[in-house]
Formats: sequence, structure tokens, C-alpha cells
Amino acid sequence: MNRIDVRGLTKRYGPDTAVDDLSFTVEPGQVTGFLGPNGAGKSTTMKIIMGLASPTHGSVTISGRHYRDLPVPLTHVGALLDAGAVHGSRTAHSHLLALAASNGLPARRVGTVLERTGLTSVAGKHAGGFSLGMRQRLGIAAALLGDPQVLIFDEPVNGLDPEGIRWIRGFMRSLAHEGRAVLVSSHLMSEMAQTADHLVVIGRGKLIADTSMTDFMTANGVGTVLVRCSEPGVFARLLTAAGATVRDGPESSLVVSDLAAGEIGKLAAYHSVVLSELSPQQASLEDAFMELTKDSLEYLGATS
Ligand SMILES: Nc1ncnc2c1ncn2[C@@H]1O[C@H](COP(=O)(O)OP(=O)(O)OP(=O)(O)O)[C@@H](O)[C@H]1O
Repeated sequence: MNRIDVRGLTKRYGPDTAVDDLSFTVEPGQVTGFLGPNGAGKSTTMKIIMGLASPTHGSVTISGRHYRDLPVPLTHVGALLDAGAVHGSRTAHSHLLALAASNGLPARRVGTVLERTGLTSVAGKHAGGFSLGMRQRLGIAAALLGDPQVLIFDEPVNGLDPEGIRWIRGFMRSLAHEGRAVLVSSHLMSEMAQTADHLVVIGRGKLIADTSMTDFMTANGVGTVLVRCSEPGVFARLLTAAGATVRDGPESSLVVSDLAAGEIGKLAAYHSVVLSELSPQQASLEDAFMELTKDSLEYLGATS
């Protein structure tokens, strides 16, 4: 099975613990968002997955095998860890060709990945002159050289313009749609809301949450509707009978989920219930994420 299994992973640098007994799984066919504030241990975990650092304790396997035991690693797992790591004097084509040759991959893959990442027209240009967005694409092309079923991207949208961000999001989704296991790190929840199916949240190296995006949104009030009316008790029963989930909100209001605002309005009209408020709640996922990770922040600014 194409997946990443992180089990009891711990990484210490001298007295500092960067990753602390971390366990989670990255499943195939979905984008798993790897979230945490700066310094949480995301990059360290990703480096260990890619065999670039060794764990102090615990293990990581890719589709059941340790990175060091994979005969041609790039055919199993590809990663974009540092988009700046491109030899500036090489063309995009020669950079990928050198990478293919040194990793025992067929040269014909170069054309395929250039095409897939939209770089064919600039393949003969020096990568040194590439914009950040193009360097990101080149890094992704390199990660795809071996056509791996497992992919890892460390903060891939950092510094990109809106068009670049949109392209990367769509690209991650398409890789997952093909059945690949995709792990993407970010320190922004808003970024993940539009890309990830699953969330793994860490703080100070420890697991804080391992949940589906849908469950996380529901638990944090996204998708609920605030309703105010003259007889909340009566309307709550009507809503429940219509399949909604209802709980009491502030000042005799109702917080309704599992039924869209439009349907709630229609139900009220049908039963001649007068509504004084019907507002879909835009609970900020970023707020929910801040709340979740607040105890794990290394440096908290003083509040006056
Ligand atoms: N080579 C190293 N030597 C010493 N300490 C390190 C090393 N690499 C990382 N650390 C420390 O480990 C902790 C986790 O860092 P890491 O880069 O993995 O976090 P991160 O979640 O990726 O953060 P960011 O979003 O800022 O990149 C930090 O406190 C960092 O200073």
C-alpha cells in the first residue's frame, strides 16, 4: 500500500527535542496537511521521511519499507523540500536530466515531467533566471521524475503569488486524485482548508490533532447557521424533524448544522415562523488553529 507510516518518531538535537514521539499515517488518494507553527518540527519530520536525517527513536516507513531499503528511492517517494536547491547555471532540462541519470531513472521521464509542470516552453532556459514560481515547478518536476506514489512538499506555496498558489493547490489535488499519498506542510490553516482532506497538526514536535478536514470544520463551527426567531423551542423541533442538528446558541438563538440557510428559510416560511436572523457562520479556521496550537508556541508576544 502506498503510504507513509510515522511511528513513535523522536529527534533530538543536543538537549533540544525537535520531534517528540510522533505517530501518524499519510494515506493514499488524499492530501494530508501537515500543520504547525514555526519550529514545530515539520521540516525535521519530512527530512527523516526522506532519509536526510536519522531519528533518535522511532521509525518511518514508505509503503512498508525504510527509505534506505528502497532500491530506487525516487520511484517510491518524491519530495520538494527546498525549491532554492537548483544549480542556477543549468537549464531546467539539463538539471532534470542530471538528476535522472544520477538516480537511475530513464531520460524520457524528463520530457514527461516538464510537460506535467508546464515548463516545456522554458526547458532550455537557465534555472538561475527562474522566478520563485518557476523554481517551485522545477522542484515539483524533480519530485515527479521517478513517478512515485508518495509525495512530500514542505511549504510549497511560501512566497508565491495568487496564481502560483492556485496552480500548486490544483496540482496537489490532482496528484491525490491519481491515488498518490500526498503530504504537504504549512503554517497556515487557511492554506490547508482549500487543499487538504486530512490534517495532522503538531506543536513543539508533539501530535496535537489527527483528523479529517470535514470533522475539523464541523467541530469548529464551520458550516453552521445562526437562527433567531420568536419561538426557538418550537422551531428547533421543526428543524430537527427536517434532519438538521440544532443546539442552543447565545441569547436564545439556535445554532443549526446539516441544513443550508436557504432550506432553513423555506422551512420557516412554510410554518409561518418569523425569523429575525439567519446568518451562516464564517468561523475562522485560522482562529481554531491558533486556539489548538496556542500552548505550543515558542515565543508569545506580550499583550497589553
Ligand atoms: N540541524 C539542526 N540542529 C539543531 N536544531 C535544529 C536543527 N534542525 C531543526 N532544529 C530545531 O528543531 C526545531 C524544529 O524545527 P523544524 O525546522 O523542523 O520546524 P518546522 O515546523 O519545519 O518550522 P518552520 O515552519 O519554521 O520551518 C526547531 O526548534 C529548530 O530550531
